Amino acid sequence: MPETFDVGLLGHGTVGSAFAELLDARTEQIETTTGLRPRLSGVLTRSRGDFDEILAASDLIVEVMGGVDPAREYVLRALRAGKHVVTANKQLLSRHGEELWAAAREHGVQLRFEASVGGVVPVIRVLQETLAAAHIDRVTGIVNGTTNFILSEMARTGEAFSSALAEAQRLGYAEADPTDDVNGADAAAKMAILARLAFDTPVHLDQVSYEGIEQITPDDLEYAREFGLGLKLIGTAERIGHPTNEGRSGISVRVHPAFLYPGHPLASVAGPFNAVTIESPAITEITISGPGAGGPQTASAVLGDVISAMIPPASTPETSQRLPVVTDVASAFYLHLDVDDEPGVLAQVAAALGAHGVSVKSVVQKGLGDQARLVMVLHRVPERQFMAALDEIADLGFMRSRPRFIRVIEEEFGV
Ligand SMILES: NC(=O)C1=CN([C@@H]2O[C@H](COP(=O)(O)OP(=O)(O)OC[C@H]3O[C@@H](n4cnc5c(N)ncnc54)[C@H](OP(=O)(O)O)[C@@H]3O)[C@@H](O)[C@H]2O)C=CC1
Ligand SMILES: N[C@@H](CC=O)C(=O)O
Repeated sequence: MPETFDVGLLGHGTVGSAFAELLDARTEQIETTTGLRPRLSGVLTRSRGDFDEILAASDLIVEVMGGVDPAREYVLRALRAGKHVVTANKQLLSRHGEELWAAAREHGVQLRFEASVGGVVPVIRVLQETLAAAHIDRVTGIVNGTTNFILSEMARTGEAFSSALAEAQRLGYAEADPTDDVNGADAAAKMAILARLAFDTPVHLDQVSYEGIEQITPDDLEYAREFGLGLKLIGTAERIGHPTNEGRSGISVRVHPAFLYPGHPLASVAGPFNAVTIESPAITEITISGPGAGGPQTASAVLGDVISAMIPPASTPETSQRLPVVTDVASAFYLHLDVDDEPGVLAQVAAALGAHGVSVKSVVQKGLGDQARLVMVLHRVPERQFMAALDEIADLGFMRSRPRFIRVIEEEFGV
């Protein structure tokens, strides 16, 4: 009889149930590859299973429950008991990753987390192994499948936000509570994990600024088409040099909706797909993409980690850097203003922008009865200067509503 390798499964929802099916379907193949026969030793949900019994019966724990509590306690207890852990839980890692990785190192076991970012896109392996020797300058990603699916559907069909979200939930892309998907928190957690690996410095979710897509209207997508732009929820983690950081170098990690020109490597990523672009002088730039959400897709990444843990040891080393995380970065902007249709409006808007050093790249103006809509694309400028101009514009007497803005990613790719 071959030796068995016992896997305890915490969570049996979208990912957990797909994982159990896949493990069953791949048992023979895994046994041939590893010499060990994988076996499910127990399943924990809210209504079935006992954690202590599952832990005692397992060589490895798969955590696909989600949330921070009790996932953190279960993962820590498993590591301290000398069991490998595979998790897809980005909220947990972006808050308590350092504690968990330290526990894994201390107890000589593996904590693997490929499925926590990008679904089945192997970005964790690429950062930890393939690019371990590269000095990475920037990581840019579409790392939330739900929001990419919603924006793609809104652009493709003109569908409203709420019906696209309902479809994403039905297809198993969204979190149990989709708030974190649409408000950017899920993508922020993933970017914190990528930044930690790319820059070898601890990054906590609290240090990531994020905005979601709740404010995006079908209108924005229509104007985007006129400017030849595509709209995505973009995560950026980059090194920030001296000019914007009072002489110190640091990193910036952020998530927000952004317009992309068609030549951008992420511009064509549609539906629930994710993609991550990594820039480094040694490699110039690579982009990897694939399904970023969904039960079978994520389960495949989880099982890949389980198989890796069955073969040679690997651990996430302690960070060697302590880089400051900075927040004042430069961006180009799309600005959307509903104004009274009267002489001098455009001149006053331009004057307010000019007073803060913000220059206009292109403008579209539409008359709507006694009101007009001004939509502009602005050149790249430090964000605090743009915000100051925005406050001034918001106070102008002819404004019909709060100005709205979305960032535009316009720089050339390649370092
Ligand atoms: N869905 C996706 O496409 C992806 C998900 N992930 C991550 O994978 C993880 C799981 O996601 P998903 O499968 O979608 O989530 P689901 O909500 O579909 O499933 C969660 C499972 O965990 C169980 N569970 C939750 N809380 C507890 C608890 N306190 N005690 C015991 N069991 C509990 C639930 O039990 P019960 O059935 O009793 O409610 C359920 O079986 C999350 O961390 C998510 O972020 C990562 C990548 C993609
Ligand atoms: N809800 C997440 C699932 C994967 O992490 C997403 O939509 O990307």
